[in-house]
Amino acid sequence: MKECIISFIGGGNMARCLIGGLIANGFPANKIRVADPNSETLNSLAAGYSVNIYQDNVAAIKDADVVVLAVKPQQMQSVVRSLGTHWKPECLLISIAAGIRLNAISRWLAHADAAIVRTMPNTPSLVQAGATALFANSHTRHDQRELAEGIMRAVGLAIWLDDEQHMDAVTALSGSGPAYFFLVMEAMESAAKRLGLDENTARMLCLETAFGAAKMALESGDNAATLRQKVTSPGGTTERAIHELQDGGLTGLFENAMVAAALRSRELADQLGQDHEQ
Ligand SMILES: NC(=O)C1=CN([C@@H]2O[C@H](COP(=O)(O)OP(=O)(O)OC[C@H]3O[C@@H](n4cnc5c(N)ncnc54)[C@H](O)[C@@H]3O)[C@@H](O)[C@H]2O)C=CC1
Ligand SMILES: O=C(O)[C@@H]1CCC=N1
Repeated sequence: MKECIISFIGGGNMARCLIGGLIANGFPANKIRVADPNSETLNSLAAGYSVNIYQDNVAAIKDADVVVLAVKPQQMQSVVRSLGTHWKPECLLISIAAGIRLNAISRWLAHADAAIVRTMPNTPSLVQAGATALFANSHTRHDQRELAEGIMRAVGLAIWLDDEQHMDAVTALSGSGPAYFFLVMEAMESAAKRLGLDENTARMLCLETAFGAAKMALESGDNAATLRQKVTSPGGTTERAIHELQDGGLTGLFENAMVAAALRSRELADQLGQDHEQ
């Protein structure tokens, strides 16, 4: 991807995953800046990745080509407003915040023509296996779209959405999704231990199985249902287990969980998209 100065505003979990993924992909650490009020967070990022650290957001965005907003949705309004008077029209703004809509960001920045790309990445970006959806406002030029895509593609899959409203569903699927798989891993490991396996054996077999299943689903050309059927011998062990999961309502549970996540994304947008005086 094109070399440029990227300033992260907020250096928490998700920023760390993007920074780690970018550097592992060969992006120069000296072109990455991170601003965060927490000095422990900053020192840990400087020690781990040799990035440039700032306690002042405005200082961090000076001459930056790209600014990535990586603060909590609840902090977005005050952070974006405070950047507005220092904003350079040629800079690309990328938001990774759940829920917060492009029109709210643009209003808070008070630069009606600012190029802003709303994204929803996920934590596996750290190991360059991320999945990010992007949606750009109408002021984003083609080269700026390419720049945003290049940053996200450096850490995994990058997919453009044709409707910003789909961000709520994406957040429920791939944004939050790693947590669902981690929860399943926790549950499987714990059950394996109850069946008598030691912790290390349970963990290694569980993780390789999760990795193998995902790799096979990506590479085999078969859909998930076909792959599942190929494991499930009639009258065998898998069939018994799948019956238990389906009787327990697994499919409906996932639907409820993802609808709840998508609704929360929309609720955050409605609650936090309102203007309040700073
Ligand atoms: N954690 C995840 O898996 C994902 C998170 N996101 C989004 O990423 C954003 C950040 O989430 P996390 O990294 O999980 O949260 P986090 O709490 O780990 O990081 C937020 C960081 O912002 C810093 N901060 C607070 N006030 C600030 C200010 N005024 N200026 C600069 N920095 C400030 C905090 O010190 C903290 O280090 C959120 O908007 C979230 O919706 C998006 C996709 C996935
Ligand atoms: O839980 C959250 O709100 C954020 C957004 C997607 C993943 N983590």
